[in-house]
Amino acid sequence: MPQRPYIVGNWKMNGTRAQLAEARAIDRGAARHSGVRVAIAPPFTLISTMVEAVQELTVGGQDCHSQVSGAFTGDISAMMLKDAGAGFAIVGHSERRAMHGENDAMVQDKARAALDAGLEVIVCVGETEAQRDAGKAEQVVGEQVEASMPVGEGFVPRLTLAYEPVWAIGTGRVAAPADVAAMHAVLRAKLVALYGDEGSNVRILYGGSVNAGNAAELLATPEVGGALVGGASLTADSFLAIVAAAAPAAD
Ligand SMILES: O=C[C@H](O)COP(=O)(O)O
Repeated sequence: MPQRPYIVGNWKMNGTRAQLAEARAIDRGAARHSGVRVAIAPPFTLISTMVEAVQELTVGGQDCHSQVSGAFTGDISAMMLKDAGAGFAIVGHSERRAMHGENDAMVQDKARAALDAGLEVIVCVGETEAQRDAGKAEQVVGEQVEASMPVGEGFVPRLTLAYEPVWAIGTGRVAAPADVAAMHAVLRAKLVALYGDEGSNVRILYGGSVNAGNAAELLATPEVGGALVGGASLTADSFLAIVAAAAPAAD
């Protein structure tokens, strides 16, 4: 059964309570596109208030710790996200990998923690520009998938994989649809190798400079089940244009 396209906004370290007006507007717009699943991952500080402010959107966290609780100053556990009303956690974003030293094993531990807490999880992978220039993009990303994705009974329905080439994030340099298609085909094969037939059901998102102008072409690319959107998710106008581009003709 084909899945609804999944459009996820990652607000990164942006947004105060004033920004909830945008979330409400996105929520109203999402209600007009029932054929698309729409989500936002705001900063931790906004999760519980956003959950109360919206009806259609799924609200999630941008990261979580691998432990449930303890002496981890500044960190947030998956259980805390769940308690705040979150429905999912993003783990392994390249900004976490690059700026917080997170490796594949840590990402997998975080993903397991999110699943254990009852959350869905979006695991991010992606190559750097140097790795792509060296012809190693598919190898690097394939290895990230094998080492970052958690494998276990009942996990698949709550797993999403996001392919975000690092060089396309926040740069305006979107990956060519043919390159996205090639990479997503590799990722699908990896998922089937990891999960068997169920691996065909894991949704794969593209992320990296998705905007209203390029969303339709990217979302029509084979094996692209949605988008993980940074900058263009911060305002209702730009984010809803992407949601509209994802909407099936019938919705
Ligand atoms: O999580 C989102 C990605 O990092 C993409 O960010 P961007 O849309 O601003 O390029």
